[in-house]
Parts: sequence; structure tokens; C-alpha cells
Amino acid sequence: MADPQLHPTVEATATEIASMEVRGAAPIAAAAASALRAQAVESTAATPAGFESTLRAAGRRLQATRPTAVSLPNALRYVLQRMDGETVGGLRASVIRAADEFVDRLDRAQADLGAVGANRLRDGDRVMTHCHSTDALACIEAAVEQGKGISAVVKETRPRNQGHITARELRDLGVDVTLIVDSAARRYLGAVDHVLVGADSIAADGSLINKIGTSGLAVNARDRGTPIMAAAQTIKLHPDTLTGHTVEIEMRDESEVVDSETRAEIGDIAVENPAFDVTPPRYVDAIITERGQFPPESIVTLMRELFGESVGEPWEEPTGETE
Ligand SMILES: O=P(O)(O)OC[C@H]1O[C@H](OP(=O)(O)O)[C@H](O)[C@@H]1O
Repeated sequence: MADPQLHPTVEATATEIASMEVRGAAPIAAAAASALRAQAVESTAATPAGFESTLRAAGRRLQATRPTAVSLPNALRYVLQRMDGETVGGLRASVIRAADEFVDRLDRAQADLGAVGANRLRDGDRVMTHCHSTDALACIEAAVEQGKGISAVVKETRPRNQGHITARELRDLGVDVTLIVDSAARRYLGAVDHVLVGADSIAADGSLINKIGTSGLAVNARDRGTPIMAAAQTIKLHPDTLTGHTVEIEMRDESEVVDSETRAEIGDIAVENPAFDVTPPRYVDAIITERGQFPPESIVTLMRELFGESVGEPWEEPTGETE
């Protein structure tokens, strides 16, 4: 049941993230920060403690939607750790400021990352993509803006076919696009210059957590000698993995894989639908961030610089202070 304290925008955003109407790690982060902002703007809390408690409840509601993309908790951390003030008005202003700053930084980071990624692409290059990643597309967009001619082989990316979104967006950029089924990827790998994917999370050891199918693609790409680059803003770096935590892989509903008619036909056959997989760092050539490109094994240095060794969960109520 919806929490009556929560602003309708928080509920709506949480529902849209869970149903994947809002999807892609960066768009999810922006939506979550904006939802906290809406909660702050219209909060009717009478006391500073009440205001903070409601913002944390909104954070918990958003955090509980999807488990794999770390951009979501990183967005909540950014905003909630900057919530500061002695009065409701002061607290409200701090949340609005932090949310606006976060979204602004996100936009700038993607543009900066795009410029870094574009430097790896030469005029005439052919790129293979998997799923739909706004960070990955920013690299191709920047290359096209530099006047480079780029063509693309786009994997459709079952079960939700987000490759179709990539195909349309690349076509609109003027890229020559060929759409293929996922199982055709190996056949085309010898004829592409790069595999370019996004990331939902990057672990401290440089592992790439991305849409299911990425790891098989990366192994095949290595076998064919095709370099693989992952475009990932630093909000995709997973700080919990610094202390040994693993990244939870989201299991989604079987209805994304089989329709109800097929479900009835196949009877008691189990269907599983993992949304992501883990690509070991040795299969990834470069992680492209707004801070430059990194070999996966060195990403831990950047993570320590950005997060330190400890990260909080500012959406949790401090012990003994529930309201
Ligand atoms: O942040 P951007 O680059 O847009 O997307 C990053 C990743 O998010 C997507 O996951 P989903 O479609 O939300 O399950 C894909 O796995 C994509 O590579």
C-alpha cells in the first residue's frame, strides 16, 4: 500500500522504475533525484525531524525498486547526504539544491564521457552495441558531431528488445544501422571495430555488470580480437564492492520471456529471467568515464578517491530516532 506521507511523484517514479518505463542506469538516477526534490518541495512536515524522516522514507521507496544499477543508491546518497538545515525551510532548500546539482552533474558527466569515448572511434568505424545505454550512445553521438562516419551493428537484446531503441536513436543520429538477433553476434564480430556497451554497475575489481548477454558477447569479442569498451559515468561505480559485497543480479518476471499462451503450452517448465550478468575485467579493454578512460583493473583507485572506504545508507532511519 502507498505510504500516505510520500508525494505522488515518488510513488509514480518508483512504479515507473520497477516497470522499466523509466530505465537505463543514468535516467533512473535522474528520476530518483527529481522524485526526492518533488517530495521536498511539497512536504507538509511540521518539524525538521519529520521532514528528514519523510525524505528518508521516499529514499527507501525508490531504493526498493530495482537492485542492480548502483546509480540509484548513488543518486539517493548524493541528495540525502546533503540534506542539512535547522528548519524545514532550510532542509527543503538543501534537498532542492542537491537534486538540481546532481541532475546537472549527470548531464555534464555524460557529455564529458561522450567526448572521451569518441576519441576511441575513428572515421569509418563499425560498432556493435548491446541493449540501450545513454552513456554508450553519448560516445557515438560525440564521434558523429566530430564529423566521423560511424556504422553500427545493433543486437536486439532479448527479452525486452531495448536494441530497437538504440537502433532508432542511432538512425536519427545519421548512423548506418544493421539490426541483428542476439545469437547472430559472433558472426558479425569479425566485421566490427569495437563492441560498445553501457554499465549498470562497475565493481571494485573492474567487473562489468550490464544487461544479460554482455558477458557472452565480451568473451566472443575477445576470441575474435574485437576490443570491448564500457561507457560508465562514475555514478555507476559500486562503492559497496570496495568492502567485498557482491552486486545483486535482478531476476525479472517470466512474462517478459514467455507470453501467457506459451506459458500455458509449456506447462511446468521453469522459466528464469535474469536481467544482468557479470563480465570479468579481463574481457573488458576500457571503462570510459567522464574522468577519462581506465583499464578495468585500475578503476578501484578512482573508486577510493570518490567514495573513500565507507559509504552510508542515508535513507535508513538513524537508530532510536524514528518518528
Ligand atoms: O545509464 P545508461 O547508459 O543509459 O544505461 C546503462 C544500462 O542500463 C540498462 O539496463 P536496464 O535497461 O535499465 O535494465 C542497460 O543494461 C544499459 O547498459
